[in-house]
Amino acid sequence: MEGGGVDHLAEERQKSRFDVDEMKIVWAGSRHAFEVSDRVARLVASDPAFRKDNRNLLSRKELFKNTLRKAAYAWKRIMELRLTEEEAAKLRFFIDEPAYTDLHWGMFVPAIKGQGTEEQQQKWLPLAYKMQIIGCYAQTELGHGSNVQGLETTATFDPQTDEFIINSPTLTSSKWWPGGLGKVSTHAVAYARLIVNGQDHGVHGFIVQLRSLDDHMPLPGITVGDIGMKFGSGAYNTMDNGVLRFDHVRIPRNQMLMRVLQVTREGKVVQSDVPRQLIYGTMVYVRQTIVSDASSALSRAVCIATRYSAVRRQFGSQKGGPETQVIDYKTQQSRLFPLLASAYAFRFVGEWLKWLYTDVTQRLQANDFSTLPEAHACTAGLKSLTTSATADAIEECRKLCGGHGYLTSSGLPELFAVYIPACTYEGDNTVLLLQVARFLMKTVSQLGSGKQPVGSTAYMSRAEHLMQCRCSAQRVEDWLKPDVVLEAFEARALRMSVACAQNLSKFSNPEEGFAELSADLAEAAIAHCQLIVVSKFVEKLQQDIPGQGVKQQLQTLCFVYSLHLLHKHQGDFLSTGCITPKQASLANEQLRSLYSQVRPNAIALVDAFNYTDHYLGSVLGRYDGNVYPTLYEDAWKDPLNDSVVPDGYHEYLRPVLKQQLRNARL
Ligand SMILES: CCCCCCCC/C=C\CCCCCCCCCCCCC/C=C/C(=O)SCCNC(=O)CCNC(=O)[C@H](O)C(C)(C)COP(=O)(O)OP(=O)(O)OC[C@H]1O[C@@H](n2cnc3c(N)ncnc32)[C@H](O)[C@@H]1OP(=O)(O)O
Ligand SMILES: Cc1cc2nc3c(=O)[nH]c(=O)nc-3n(C[C@H](O)[C@H](O)[C@H](O)COP(=O)(O)OP(=O)(O)OC[C@H]3O[C@@H](n4cnc5c(N)ncnc54)[C@H](O)[C@@H]3O)c2cc1C
Repeated sequence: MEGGGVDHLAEERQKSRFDVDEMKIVWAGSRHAFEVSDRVARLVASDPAFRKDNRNLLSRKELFKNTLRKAAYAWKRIMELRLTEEEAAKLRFFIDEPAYTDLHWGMFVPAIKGQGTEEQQQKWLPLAYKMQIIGCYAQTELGHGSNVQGLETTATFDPQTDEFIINSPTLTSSKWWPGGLGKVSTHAVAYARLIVNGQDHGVHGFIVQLRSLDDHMPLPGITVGDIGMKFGSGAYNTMDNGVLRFDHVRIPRNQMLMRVLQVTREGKVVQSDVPRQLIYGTMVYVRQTIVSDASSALSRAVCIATRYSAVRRQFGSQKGGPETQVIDYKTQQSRLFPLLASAYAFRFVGEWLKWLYTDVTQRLQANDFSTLPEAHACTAGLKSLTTSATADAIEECRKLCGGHGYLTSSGLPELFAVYIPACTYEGDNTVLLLQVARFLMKTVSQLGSGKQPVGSTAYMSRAEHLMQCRCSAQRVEDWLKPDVVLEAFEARALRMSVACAQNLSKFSNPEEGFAELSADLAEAAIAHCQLIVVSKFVEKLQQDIPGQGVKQQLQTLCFVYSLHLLHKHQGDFLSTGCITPKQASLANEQLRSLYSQVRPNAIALVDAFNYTDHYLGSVLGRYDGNVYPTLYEDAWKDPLNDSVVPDGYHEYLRPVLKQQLRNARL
């Protein structure tokens, strides 16, 4: 999408055998989504106010103030241009800077929408939509994050005044981590144990005002601040993750979010027919968005590594001719192309998850809660799988770029630093896999009871077949049959779950058994989630996909994704008897051949992401491939090169050098 100078990758682009413009639409999700994305990307790239190449050089204070400026300017542009919600979300995406607005729009607003009554929504949402109040999601505490039921903050009902008293009874009950809390938020949805008449009713959400709307000072009883620098310079330090303590702060009774549970004026606690788990609903929503974000972060790293791999040459010059492009090394392909395929795979599973989430939301509105466990398991499992894979992949892309990948100007170090907390926030990835495992064990235990597994576990209804089937692949080409691949993944996932269930049944105390077998259970959960991704990719290919060669490229990527996983986890497939060593070897042979098919299309496949150079923020990933002159010029811009002789020479370097000289003379 960039124009201008010499295109060093032009030859590569000519090699491709498919319609890149059509692929761009598939990647974006629809023509409309592509047009919005393309337009907003250009808007951001062309506006100097959204410059981001100086982030690593700013102090924390400057960095944070700069983010406040960008957020205010972005909000002004949203108003001036009357951007739709979709366009505003894209604007945020391309500005590419974590900010308090993420938590306001991504968690505070959804928490009120999901857990507030109609009346509460009518009161708070208009204020939040106009950003007349700014909110955060204050759940995690110093002492507890994963164990939400272990939170210590209390909300005690005072029937005299019709208020809740919010209190932090211990140091470990201090809220710790909420984004936007440290310096910005005027309000929080704070999670606290509901105490009525001395009885503890578990954790619920409360809207609490933190700061004055006049002068931004903390209100009486509130202690609030930033928790300090995080991993890397720049990166997530644009966010004011905060600490918060309540000293008997009083809020009106109607500021408890009461969709799930109500406390009446008389102090009666009334449970509605909405399940308690809806209190966790905001997390389900955000986990779903995190899966789509994974494909964005991964595709960005892959775009950089692929373009640079085509530019970079090393060894292999014949008769003084050019050296080999590193992308032509089979080892480079076997490390890079599965990541390229994963980016597409995560894109499609993200699309499906969005559909699943929309479906469950509509059902919840109609008081149908039947698909909530499925939505929880899918969002938790896929969030865990895709963020772990993406974090590893960004680091792999750095290595694929050799030494230059370690330069900040490659864009990869900052991407890594910003991305990796996704493995922890919205649920530690291991903790989430164990949630999936619980769901799987429940489903397996119900097999044979007449209750048919549905949704993502529907394959378990064919348990009898899947437990004993033998893979039919006899030739290399058989591994290009979707049914053969799918059945291998289904059989592996089911057999791993059933083995866990059988081992669990040997324990008299199921919780003890679950703890003892948790490492195996997490692996079974991974196998199940990988099956979901593979099956959604296969389903995508059953759709009508226009554009010359587009579907064929996606087919190739689908098999690269699946067979790469099969190769990587062949221990699982072999030990469960799903495939034989010979079949594993045939699959690997097919994979090698697929890499050769990806090779000529690799640059076009990353062009299809349609990223601007501004968004990529990488000298190595430039659209025009003009890497070396830019690296060279950029180096001279570093503040260390402002002077030829460095500051400190006279104090610290010269005396050492002179000392050495004296010693040498001795
Ligand atoms: C400068 C630029 C500016 C630009 C400005 C532009 C303007 C902006 C315009 C638009 C912008 C839009 C921007 C939007 C961006 C959106 C992005 C959002 C970014 C987010 C950033 C992330 C920040 C991070 C936030 C957080 O981390 S919040 C805290 C998250 N915490 C957790 O995830 C905790 C993990 N722990 C748990 O979830 C649970 O406690 C548990 C582990 C599940 C255990 O629960 P517990 O009840 O103790 O246990 P169980 O007994 O196991 O479960 C009981 C039961 O419940 C079921 N269950 C559990 N969880 C759920 C659930 N979530 N849903 C449904 N059901 C659930 C479980 O299965 C059990 O069921 P059964 O009893 O049937 O078995
Ligand atoms: C950048 C960032 C932003 C955040 N933003 C917010 C926010 O806006 N609002 C908010 O409320 N919170 C926020 N958080 C907090 C975040 O949600 C928690 O850190 C996260 O849920 C993990 O919880 P924890 O820190 O208690 O980890 P722990 O649970 O203490 O994890 C430590 C280790 O113990 C393991 N472990 C824990 N329990 C089990 C178990 N049952 N079985 C096996 N292993 C286990 C984990 O796998 C991990 O290896 C943020 C965190 C980060 C890093």
